[in-house]
Amino acid sequence: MSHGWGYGPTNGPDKWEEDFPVANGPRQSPINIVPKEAQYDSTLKVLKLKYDPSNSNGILNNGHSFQVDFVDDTDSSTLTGGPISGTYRLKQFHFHWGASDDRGSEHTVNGINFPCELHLVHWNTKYPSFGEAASQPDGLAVVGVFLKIGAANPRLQKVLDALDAIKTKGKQTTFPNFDPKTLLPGSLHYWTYDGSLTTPPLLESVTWIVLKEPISVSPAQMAKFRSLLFTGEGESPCCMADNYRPPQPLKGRKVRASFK
Ligand SMILES: Cc1cc(C)[n+](CCc2c[nH]cn2)c(C)c1
Ligand SMILES: [Zn+2]
Repeated sequence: MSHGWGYGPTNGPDKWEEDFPVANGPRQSPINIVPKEAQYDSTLKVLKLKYDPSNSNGILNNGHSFQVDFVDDTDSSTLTGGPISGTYRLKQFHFHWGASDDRGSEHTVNGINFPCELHLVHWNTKYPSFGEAASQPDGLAVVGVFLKIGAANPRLQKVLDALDAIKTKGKQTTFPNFDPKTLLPGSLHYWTYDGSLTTPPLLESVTWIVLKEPISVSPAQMAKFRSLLFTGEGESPCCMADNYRPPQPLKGRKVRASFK
């Protein structure tokens, strides 16, 4: 791709292999999860997510999605337990969504798409930094949460209310005192597998932890996601939507389940 990667017809997921050959690697994400083929693993631990709302810092439109960034210079917002060993620090969370409610998630379940998927990105503190961890096979752990059309989600609304201030690529604003735990469903039952970033550089450094239970989002809230722009101020506007990579080949990987 002569120009930067994106989700359009000339720079989208089918083109990424041109600049990022790992796109055809052995542990690419996302995948289609087939619950009946997932192996229940009784040795998998309960997920322990400990988040300090005072670590939430800013919210940024990065031109591909929007992300809420966290201060990660101490172990005050961490992921432990689950399929991982050691301590992983929360770095940011972001979403992927569709232009209509029939698509938008990255992972699918029995071939079914959800309209949106939340990713909480954590990095392994055995490495000196997020950037260093991102290049290691056990460097990152991403918790994926599906959003399903239903009642308006009041906890999500706090995030959506900030989007008017970051409509165009590169815009950011402060986003203090937010507890990402409020975005999690009641059950922390999960599927887990070894995978990758789902955007370039597609690094194969992610332990994926996909929660079985979705959280709700209303059609009006989905419209709020779609009010963002991929484009910068002064450029011809392009609505931010369909910013998801489709499922990738499993290539022999096992998907484990933390529940029967
Ligand atoms: C070093 C690094 C770079 C990028 C684009 N990302 C985001 C890629 C991504 C989005 N959703 C899943 N992976 C991460 C998490 C780490
Ligand atoms: Zn993501």
